[in-house]
This record gives sequence, C-alpha cells and structure tokens, in this order.
Amino acid sequence: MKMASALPRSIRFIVLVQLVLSNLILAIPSWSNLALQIREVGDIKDSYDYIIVGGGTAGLTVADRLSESGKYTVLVIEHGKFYNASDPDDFPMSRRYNLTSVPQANLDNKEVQITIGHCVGGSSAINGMAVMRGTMQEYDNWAELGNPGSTWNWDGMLPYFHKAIHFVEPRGDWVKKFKVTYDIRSAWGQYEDTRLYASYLGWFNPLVMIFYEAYKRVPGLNIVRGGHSGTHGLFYYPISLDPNTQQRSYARTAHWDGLERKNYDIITGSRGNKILFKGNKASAVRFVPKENAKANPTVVKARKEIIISAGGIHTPQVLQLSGIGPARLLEQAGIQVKVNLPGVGSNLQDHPLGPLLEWKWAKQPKKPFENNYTGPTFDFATGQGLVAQLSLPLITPKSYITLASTYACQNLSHYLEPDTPPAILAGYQAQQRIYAREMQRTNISFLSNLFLGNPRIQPVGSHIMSRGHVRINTTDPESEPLIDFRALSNPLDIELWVAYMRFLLSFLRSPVFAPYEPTPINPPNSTTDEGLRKYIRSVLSPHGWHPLGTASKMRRELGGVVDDELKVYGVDGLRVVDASVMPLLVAASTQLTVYAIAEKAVGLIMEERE
Ligand SMILES: Cc1cc2nc3c(=O)[nH]c(=O)nc-3n(C[C@H](O)[C@H](O)[C@H](O)COP(=O)(O)OP(=O)(O)OC[C@H]3O[C@@H](n4cnc5c(N)ncnc54)[C@H](O)[C@@H]3O)c2cc1C
Repeated sequence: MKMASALPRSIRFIVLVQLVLSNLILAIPSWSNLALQIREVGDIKDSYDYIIVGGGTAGLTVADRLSESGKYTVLVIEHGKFYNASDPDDFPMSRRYNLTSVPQANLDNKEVQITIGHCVGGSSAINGMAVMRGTMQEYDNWAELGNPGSTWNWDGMLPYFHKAIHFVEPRGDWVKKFKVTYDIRSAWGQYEDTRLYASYLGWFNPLVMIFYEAYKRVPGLNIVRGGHSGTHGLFYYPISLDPNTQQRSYARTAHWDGLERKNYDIITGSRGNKILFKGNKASAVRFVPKENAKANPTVVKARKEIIISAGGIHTPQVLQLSGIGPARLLEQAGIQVKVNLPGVGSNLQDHPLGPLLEWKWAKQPKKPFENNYTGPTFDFATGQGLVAQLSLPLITPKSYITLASTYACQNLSHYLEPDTPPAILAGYQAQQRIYAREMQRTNISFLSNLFLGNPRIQPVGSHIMSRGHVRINTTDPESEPLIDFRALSNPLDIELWVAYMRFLLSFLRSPVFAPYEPTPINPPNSTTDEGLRKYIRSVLSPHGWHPLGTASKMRRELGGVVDDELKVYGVDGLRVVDASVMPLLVAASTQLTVYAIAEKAVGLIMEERE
C-alpha cells in the first residue's frame, strides 16, 4: 500500500478503483449465492446448528469447515466489522481493540498497550504474518497437562498443521542463497482446498547471511535440517502471504471470501455478551450492537453447539459474563454463578518482548537490498524470516542447572495472589514441574531471536514463569475486562532475562560482525546483574501480541477450563476454540497453532456428529 504514492496518478486511480471494487465484492456478498453477511438483526434466522462467537482466526476457520458439507447451518457473531481493504494504513485503530493492561507493579507501574484484532479475521488481519510452530516437546507438554489419553501432542497436532496451511516452496535460488531448509513430507501440507498460504518472500537482504554466519558459530546451536519439523535452532520461517496476489493470506481470505454457501451467515458489529442455558445445555447466544451495550439484545438459538472463539482476552470475558468463572468474582459483579470454574481468565501468558537490539554499522556490506518485492511491507519481512531459537543450556551453560533447580524448589504461592484457589495453584505447580525439567533440555527454546534487518534483533522470551489474569470489571462487567500480565511477578523471569541479555551482548561481539564496525544503539548503561535487571524492567513488554491460556485445556483439578474435546467443564454444548485454550506458550508466534487448533476442533466435532 505504501508504494502506491510512488505510482503515476493515472495508475493510482486504476489501482484505487480495483481495490474499491474488489473490496465491494469481498465485503458485500449478500446479492449472490455467497455466504451471507447479515445486515439487519431482523434478517437473522431464529436458530442455527452452530453459533460461533468471534469471527477471528479460529472462529472463521471453524465456521468454514463446519459449513462446507452443507449439512449444518452456521452463524458467526463478530464484534468488529469487515474492514476496507483499500485502507492505506495497514494497522489502523479501526481494525484493533484499544486496550491497556492494569499498571504492572514490576515494570515501574507501566500500563501496557495491548494490540489484538477487532474485525472480520481477528488478529490474523493485523498480525506480522510470521508462520511458525513450536517444537515436538512443547506440544507433548500440552498433553501432559490434559486428561489421560490426550491427543493434544505433536503427533496429534501434525495432521492439522498440514491441513491448516498450504505451503508454497521457496525459489530454488533462494534456497541456495539463504540455506533454507524445509521438509514438506513431515511438516507441511499442500492441500488444494486449503486457501491459507505460507510462502517466502522473493527478494534478498544480504545482511541476513551475515547474521546466519554469526549464529552458526554459537556453540550448540542446531542448523535445523527441516525447518518447522518439530525441532528448533536456526532456520527461516515463511509468512502468510498469498503467492498469487502477494497480499496477506488470513482467516478472512481463506475461510470467508468467495464461499458459495447459503448455510453460512455472519453478523458483524455485534458483541456476544451472554451464553444462555436450558438446564445444563448451552442453548442460545445473546448479543448487543458494538456501540451500545444498553440496546435491546438479540437472542439466537443454537440447535447443536455454541463455540466461543473471541480470543485470549475476550473469551474469558464472555464466559464470565455467562456465569462461568471464579464464583467470588462473579458474585462481586452480581452475576449468577452457573459453574464455579476458577481457571476462567487465569493462566494468562504472552511472549515478552525484550529490548530491540540495534546497531549502527560504520561500514555497510557491499551489496545493498535486492528489492523487487511488491507485497505488504512489515518488519519481519526485512529480516527474511531468520530466527534463532536457543535452549537454556545453550544460552547459559554455567547457570542453567542452578536456574532450573531454583525454579523447581520455589514455593509458588509466594508469588501468587494470597487468595489463589487450590486448583489454580495445582495447575501452576504442574507447569512448574514441566519447566524445571525443560530448562535443562537442549530441545526446547527459551529465547527466540528474530532478525529484523537493518540490522536489528528482537529477542522474545519463549516461556515465562509468571502468570497473569483477565477478569471482568466488577463495577462495569460489560466494559473491557481488566488485564493483568503480572509481569515478572515470579522473580525467576527477570533472572532468565539477565541470562538472555548476557548471551546477546556476547553474541553481538561475534567476530563475524567486526568488519562492519558496529556500534550498539541504546545499550544497557550497566552490565552488572543489578544494572541489567533495572534495564530489563525499563524496556520489557510482557505483551508480544500472543495472549493465551485464559481458558486452558487442562485437567479440571489443575484449573483447566476445557477438556480434551475443548468442551467447557460443567456444561453441555459449549466449546472454546481459540488461543485461550493453549495451556502453555510454545516458542513460536501463535497463528499457525491457532489455525491447527481450529482444524482439530472441527475434527472432534465431526467425529462426534457422524
Ligand atoms: C499485532 C499482532 C501481530 C502478530 N504477529 C503474529 C505473527 O507474525 N505470526 C503469528 O503466528 N502470530 C502473530 N500474532 C498472533 C496471532 O495472530 C494470534 O495468536 C491469533 O490470530 C489469535 O487467534 P484467535 O482466534 O485466538 O483470536 P482473534 O483472531 O483475535 O479472534 C478473536 C475475534 O473475536 C472477536 N470478538 C472478541 N470478543 C467478542 C465478542 N464478545 N463477541 C463477538 N466477537 C468478539 C474479535 O473482534 C476477533 O475478531 C500476532 C497478533 C497480533 C495482534
């Protein structure tokens, strides 16, 4: 989009007309056979087989797959709107929520700006487009927290990773130049009917190879033989880019646009604010217009199931407004308790973003960018998708055992709120056992370094020990929920960051960079442990755009909210399908995992039906 101003006016006009027309076709499909955008509440049917609250990444995937046989009617209720594809800003407020966290006590009381999607397509419409997944070990850890026989492990997820995204191989010269590794057979799917794409950029940033060479010298760092095949180390990730249009490929383009289905409706600008029950069975959704919570609500009935896919922040809110959540919180808000489920809203995790490491290079590499790329521009693209994922033994060979045993011996209740319910504590202790073990292993990453070009590195914490929460505002439950990351509330997190910083500072001294005479921009002004702690507190963001865990798929006695079929404990006919079911972070950005969760959920629903 930003390129448009460089074009002659006549061409700009044609491009604009094309964009407006294509947008009309995509956004107003109600005149044809296409899936229907309901414009007036009165046009909504009295009941649907499936109702999905939230038309984002997971919600649209589930809706598409449930409606594809034509046997079932599906309604999606989406809070945001169809946005205008010709909008010159790729990241406007109209497409995202305007949220901040409560002040973070361990981050100098900072209120953290929270960015999540608020439109048809949800966060997939505004994300950085990186396509990554975690390692085998990380998904296997999910199963460990699940019920006996849980299939939410690597083997149980892999078929859905395949189904979720159509992988487009990189150009041969690119593979050679960058040493890209990928393994289609074991890691990627190429299904014809999957319209979501993972592809690589077709241009060259010479800086990337300098970083590649520097990482290669890090002792113990794997050069991954099949990027994304469940192991970690140094590799390239593709992006969610449609290779034909060179535009963002996301939940809307893959799972809504152009579908010819009379059984698939969506209503936008509508906020689902209560699930209604007949006895124990979720039977209807109540919703209000986006702008007016006090307006007359509409109720639409579900004949088979209701699925909440409102994302890691709003799914717990919808559950709590429906009387499913911690009883005390609900009583304080004057909400009748349907199920006392303390885990709703707890276990909030996100990938923390460490300080952006930037340098000035006195001498530049000879060859500048080979830039004939014409798609969307964003930070990750300039880094070409190079990521280095590092285990704790690799980051800090001398102290990883001490860090792991310090964590294993912690009394977690010292770092939680005094009235933390026993089930929540039990769940965090189960996670503690997992992480105390994983800190000593070399096949799980604790720090991901994303190369962003220029040269810059964005360090991202892959796993955190602190746990936050999302709770309705008891004085005004319909307003935005209160979001507290409780960043660094577990003191081990800052010690991990001190170790990460020490690793990074030494990496920057790699002899590979020396010919370019680098000078760091904004380095920490003290490198003592205390100096680094202070520095981290001043720069860390606990929000790396991946809030999750707030309706975790764990055993109920561990504070879980959904079982292994993603059904909400204590009621019938209600599932959660989105990022909030992930019980633990994976060392990867989250969209591909969310798409795979949605595909697997549909598999479970269909298995039950047929
Ligand atoms: C800025 C940003 C950058 C990111 N970058 C990357 C990246 O590069 N790579 C990657 O893999 N991942 C990335 N992610 C993360 C990834 O996009 C998300 O994890 C994923 O899209 C979440 O999917 P979801 O279905 O859980 O939620 P969403 O996709 O957020 O969907 C939730 C939907 O529910 C709607 N909703 C909320 N409440 C209600 C309600 N009460 N009633 C009706 N509708 C409601 C919302 O409007 C939204 O459309 C990024 C995310 C963001 C925000």
